[in-house]
Amino acid sequence: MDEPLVYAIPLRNRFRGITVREGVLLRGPAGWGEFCPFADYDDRESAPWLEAALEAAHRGWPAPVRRRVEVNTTVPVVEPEKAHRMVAESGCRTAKVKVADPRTSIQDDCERVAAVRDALGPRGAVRVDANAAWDVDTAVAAIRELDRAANGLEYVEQPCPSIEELAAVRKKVEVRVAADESIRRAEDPLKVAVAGAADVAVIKVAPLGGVRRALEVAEACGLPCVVSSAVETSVGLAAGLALAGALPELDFACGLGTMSLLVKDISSRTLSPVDGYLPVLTAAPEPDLAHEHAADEVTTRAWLERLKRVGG
Ligand SMILES: O=C(O)CCC(=O)c1ccccc1C(=O)O
Ligand SMILES: [Mg+2]
Repeated sequence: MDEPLVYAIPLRNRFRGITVREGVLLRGPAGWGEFCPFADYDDRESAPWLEAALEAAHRGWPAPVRRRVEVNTTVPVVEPEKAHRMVAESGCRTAKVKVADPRTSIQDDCERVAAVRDALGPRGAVRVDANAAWDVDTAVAAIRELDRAANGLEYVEQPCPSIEELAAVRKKVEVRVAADESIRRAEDPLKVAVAGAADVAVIKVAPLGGVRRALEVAEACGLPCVVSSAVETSVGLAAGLALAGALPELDFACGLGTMSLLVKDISSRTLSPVDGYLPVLTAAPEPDLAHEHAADEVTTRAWLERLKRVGG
């Protein structure tokens, strides 16, 4: 299996506007890497995703300082009953709820968040992710409502698009603010002045160009970090776990509990959380599962061309 493997795996629920996750698994002397930029990323923005995959395949990662990582379960935009069931089945003590989807209302979000709180109990933590959907005033009003519905939010992730707006929201609400897109889609993630605008930094391996580069960004931003996935197979999740395992401090549950969003994995030793934790381990595709999830010919050709363009 030394050829790149192009996979296409359906999602259990629509997430970030997509219903099938696609990407390429690459093998090198150090192990397997995953290249899976979303379709809306152009070649330039996809370059760090390739660097991250090549780091995994050719270099491996710095040694971890912990062997397991607490994770949140991720709740897509689904009905409250389903959200309740997903959280209860996850075994996680922290849940991240997607909110502010254009097809739904703040009332829907509040009902989903309340159902998640009910499933977690009073000692669990509920966080929400608005993916930059709100302006400052809408954010302030929505966060107050969601905080009430959740009986306390741990943080709100990327309520607005810009750093300035995050800072303005942060001044007006009690709930912590986390920065995600502000870091991963920044022109220079090492230079984003996120301290002052946020309380928490969401750090992702692939858009930042690898575990080493993400460690530099984590240090430069000077905030507590949450390592999050891009909804990858276990190969990509392992890179996130390597980062979470190597961070000097880790105070919040990480967003690496995303395997349950996919219908299936490429390894039978799948990185699904047990009792809310994931082990810091590597992963490799298994031939029969890789075969089962192989993309069709047209998709495969498109990904191999994208890989060549981005690498060129
Ligand atoms: O953080 C998590 O719980 C899961 C990862 C996640 O939400 C995500 C996954 C793919 C693309 C964007 C995002 C995001 O955090 O906005
Ligand atoms: Mg986010």
